[in-house]
Formats: sequence, structure tokens, C-alpha cells
Amino acid sequence: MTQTIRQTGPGSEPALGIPVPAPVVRLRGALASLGGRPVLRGVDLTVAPGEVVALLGANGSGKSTTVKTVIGAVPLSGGDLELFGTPRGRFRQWHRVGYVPQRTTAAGGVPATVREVVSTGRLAQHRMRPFRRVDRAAVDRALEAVGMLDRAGDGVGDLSGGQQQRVLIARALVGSPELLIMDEPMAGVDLASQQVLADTLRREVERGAAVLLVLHELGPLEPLIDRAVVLRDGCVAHDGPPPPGAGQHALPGHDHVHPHADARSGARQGLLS
Ligand SMILES: Nc1ncnc2c1ncn2[C@@H]1O[C@H](COP(=O)(O)OP(=O)(O)OP(=O)(O)O)[C@@H](O)[C@H]1O
Repeated sequence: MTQTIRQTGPGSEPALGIPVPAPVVRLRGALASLGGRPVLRGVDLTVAPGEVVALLGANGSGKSTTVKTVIGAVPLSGGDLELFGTPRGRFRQWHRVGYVPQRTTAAGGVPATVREVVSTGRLAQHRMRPFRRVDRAAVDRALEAVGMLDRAGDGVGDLSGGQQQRVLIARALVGSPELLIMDEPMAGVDLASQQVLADTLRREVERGAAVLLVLHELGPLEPLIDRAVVLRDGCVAHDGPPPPGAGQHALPGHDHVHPHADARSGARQGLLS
């Protein structure tokens, strides 16, 4: 895929004569229900090639459900979704997408080494062929990027929660995806590790990857964020520059970010509560 221009938002105008690549994600009017209850009530979300979009909102506002509809883990009951310009129903190029789920154990009760878990992220690249040198090198690079190469032979069950999170991030990176989707990658990760992850993400963005991040606060990722989409009760309450205050509450125990008075835009107030 050519990435000739870097757009700054869903409404970016194409420069004359420059072809505009299709958004990597285009979700329109998304409706989804869980347990018989409507959770997404008409969500529009666009991510352009190379763009970094933060999905913000209070607990239960529908952030995880939105990214799960993008990867197909939650079905849409209405609206439509295109990935890389292809309607979701015809999209098969999952090797172009890396996904880090919301904090779960990477071990899952199954004994596997760090290297084995990260290697599963190459499945779409080498299909059913045996692992080649290039695959092994990619696994090493991904482990190195998250500072876990020295633990490659260890069982994931022997790692701390934050280390398991790094392993899941390495698994998402190992296929060099064009779209990286991360659901709260910083949750439960100590400050030093957060900086490692922020540096890793910056390299991915420099490489040209688009990133969709579910976050409670921007924290050390703030300089990377191009645009923020804020959900409230399954609807988009804001789509634009990160709301003021969204980066200032990177404190454990804050389960949502707070609205801040803003002289420039009163309309942004209350978006995040
Ligand atoms: N499996 C499920 N069955 C029924 N309801 C669910 C299920 N999963 C989530 N929900 C509900 O859907 C709503 C949205 O949940 P979701 O996980 O998308 O929110 P979120 O914005 O990611 O929240 P958080 O910040 O707490 O992770 C919540 O009210 C939640 O209780």
C-alpha cells in the first residue's frame, strides 16, 4: 500500500493531484448489542493511513466494543465497516492488522514460551509453511523492541502482568502491521515500561503504521496522538484534537478522564465524564 500523504483527520482535503489512499478503518453508523443491550448506538470512526487515533471515554462507554467490531470479534447489527477500502465481509488481509487485546493473561492456562506466543503473530505471513529465518528474525526484533528478548525461552505463565502485556504487544508487532489496534496497552504497566512502549509505538508510527488506541488517558503517548475520538454511552461525543485534560490524569486509580474547563472551546467540556 502506498502511503503518500499523512492526513490529519477524517475531513482532510486531498491536495490537488495527490491520490488519497483509502482509510485503513472506516466505521459508519455502527450499531452493536451485547447481552441484548445496545452498546454502540451509531459510532462513526475513521483512521487514515499513518494516523494515530485515541479512542477515549468513561468506563462502559463502548471503547472496547468498538475495536472488537473492527477486528470482527463483535458483530455489527447495523452500519458498515471497511478495512483498507474493502468491505468487512470481503476483507481477508488480516496480516495487515495487529491487535493487542485489553489486559488479559497471555498464558491463558496453556503452557507456552514467550517466543511461541510471539511467533503466533507471524501465522498470517508464513501461512502453513515452516518458520523461516526471516520469521525468526522478526520474532527476535519484536521481542527486542519491547525489551523481552532475554526472556524468549521462559514460560509466559512465569511473567508479571506487565511483562505479559509486552509479549502481547510484541505478538502484534511481529507481522509489521499497517494497522495496529491496542486496547489499553498501558494498563497495569509501570512507568519505565510505559516509556519503552511509547518508544516502540513511535518507531511503528515512523515506519508508517496507523494506530488505533483505546486509552483512559494519553500519558506518555500524548505526543504521538493525531486525533481523539471520545465515546459517551455508545455515541461519539467528540472527534478532533485530544480534549484538554485527557493527558493529565495518568494516575493509577483514575477510571476515567475528567472534563476540564477550556476557554477556547466550551463545547469540549464534559466530553469525557
Ligand atoms: N459480554 C458482554 N455482555 C453484556 N454486556 C457487555 C459485555 N461486554 C461489555 N458489555 C457492556 O457493554 C458496555 C460497553 O463495554 P465496553 O467494554 O465496550 O466499554 P469500555 O468503554 O471499553 O469500558 P472500560 O473503559 O471499562 O474498558 C458496558 O456497559 C458493558 O457492561
